[in-house]
Parts: sequence; structure tokens; C-alpha cells
Amino acid sequence: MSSAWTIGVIGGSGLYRMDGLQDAEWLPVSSTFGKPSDEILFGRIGDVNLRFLPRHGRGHRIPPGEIDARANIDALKRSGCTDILAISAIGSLREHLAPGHFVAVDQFIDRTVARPASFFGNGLAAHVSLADPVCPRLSALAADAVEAAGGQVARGGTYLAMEGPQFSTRAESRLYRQWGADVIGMTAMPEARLAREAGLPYALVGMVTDYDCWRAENEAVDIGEVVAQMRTNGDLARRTVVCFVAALPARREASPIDTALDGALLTAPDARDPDMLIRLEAILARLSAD
Ligand SMILES: CSC[C@H]1O[C@H](OP(=O)(O)O)[C@H](O)[C@@H]1O
Ligand SMILES: Nc1ncnc2[nH]cnc12
Repeated sequence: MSSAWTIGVIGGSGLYRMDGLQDAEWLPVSSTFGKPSDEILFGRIGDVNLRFLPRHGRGHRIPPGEIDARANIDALKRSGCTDILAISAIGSLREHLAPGHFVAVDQFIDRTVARPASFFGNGLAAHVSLADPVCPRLSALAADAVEAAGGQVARGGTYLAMEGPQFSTRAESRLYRQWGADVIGMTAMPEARLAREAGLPYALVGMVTDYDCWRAENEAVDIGEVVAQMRTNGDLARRTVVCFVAALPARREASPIDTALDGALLTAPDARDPDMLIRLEAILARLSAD
């Protein structure tokens, strides 16, 4: 089956607006899970619908641990998104991933500890696969788009999600390298988990702003340098989104991730809490439609 694309773009640090959208309008979208980070910018580029949500809110009001990722993903789902392209500032754990480089992340190690990480619970049990947390089709298109926009991109990389908001200690940074992590950030988890539960193919483009503190004793993450690099990366990120949309196939072929929830909901129909079903109406809409 094929249909139209509606791309949800989650903008990270340094990416609080999208320019050049047709019919652009910021609209409030409510969620049964809480308060999304901001209104959502509705618009389109040609035939492709876009929904842009700044992860930290306009003005960067929300620190990583206070982002309500469930409300954000639920609101994007309610806004009609078929797929999510997330953009994040990241620290580098590898010499060859220098500031200014982009990474199409394909794996995660989740070290966040204080964030609701599932839409389910409260008497409703569901287990989706997260073996491949990123949509390969979307991620390849996103990497192509970085190159088309004039950037350098690594195709694949493991993102260590830390709780923050402080940056890592040197011991942590060196440990994460030993674990095989390539880049580090504070926000893509549980976001990527929740996108999968919502049946939304998800890709993450990380923009390297700094080397994390593993490199040399006298080097620590300097927020001033991070912010300066964020500004440079932001322009390239906006161009990347435009190139990404321009290169999408005219029709969207179904993705196996669209049906990630099929068979995953273990709770028997007559044991499902009606209040939870109402809360989950957008997430479960496709199942209910069958
Ligand atoms: C500006 S450095 C720390 C901050 O930036 C990243 O956020 P995002 O992924 O939304 O770009 C990182 O995870 C921290 O929240
Ligand atoms: N070094 C770093 N650690 C965690 N999150 C980051 N975001 C940007 N740089 C980072």
C-alpha cells in the first residue's frame, strides 16, 4: 500500500524554526500524555506535509530531563505524521567525527534514568521490537540529504543517551567509548522508543558540536564552543530538511514499522482498562481501525 508523506521534524538545540514552509502556521496540539514542548508548525514543501516541533521549545525553555517525549510523539502522531526525522546536537566520542560533521545514527545505548519510556503500563502490556531502532529507509534518505545540502555525514553510529543535564565525567566518557558508543546526547531516548511504539519510522541526524571530554586531560566540553558550532550546524540542518523532502519518492510505500504494534499488545481485550484505551487512542488508532 502507498500513501502520502507527512514528515514530523523534531528540532534539537539550535533548531527552533523552519523557514520557507508553504501555508505555515503554528498550532497547539494537545496530547493525553502531557504538554508537548511547544505548538507545532504545520506547513508543506510542495506535496509533502511537514510538522515541525522544537524539542526544547522556542527559546530553549525545556532541559533534556523535562522534555515530555510521550506528549511530543503523541502530538506528532495526532498531527498526522507518517514518519519522524529527528535532529540533535551531539558530542563526539570518536576522533574522526569532528565538530561540524553529521551522523545518521543507527543504534542507541540508553542510560537515561528518570523519564517515562513507554506509552504502555497501568494495566496495559505491550512489547515492540527495538533491535533496529532506526528506520533504514528514512535514515539513508536523511544521510543523502545531508550530502545534498553540502555536509559531511557518517552513515551509522551508536548514540549514547545520558540523563544530563551536566555533561559526562571523563571516566564516563571513556567508558562509553569502550562500550562502542560513537556519539553522545541527552534527548534521543526515550524519544526513539516511543516513536517505535507509535508505529512511526524514526531517523536521527546528529550534528557534532564538540568532542566529549575523553580526549585530553585539559579539554572539557565548553558550552560556548557548543553554542557557536550549533549556529553553524543549524543552517546546514535546515538545508538538509529541504533536500530530504525534495528527494522523497512521490508515493510513500508502507514500512514494516507502521505495523510495529501488531501482535505486541498482550493484554486481553476484555482486560484492557477503558481509561488507558482513551489515553492511547492516537497510538492505537491503526489497530482499532482493523
Ligand atoms: C546544547 S548541548 C546539550 C543539549 O543539546 C542536545 O539536545 P538536542 O538533542 O535536543 O539537540 C543534548 O542532548 C542536550 O540536551
Ligand atoms: N558532549 C555532549 N554530551 C552530551 N550531550 C551533548 N550534546 C552536545 N554535546 C554533548
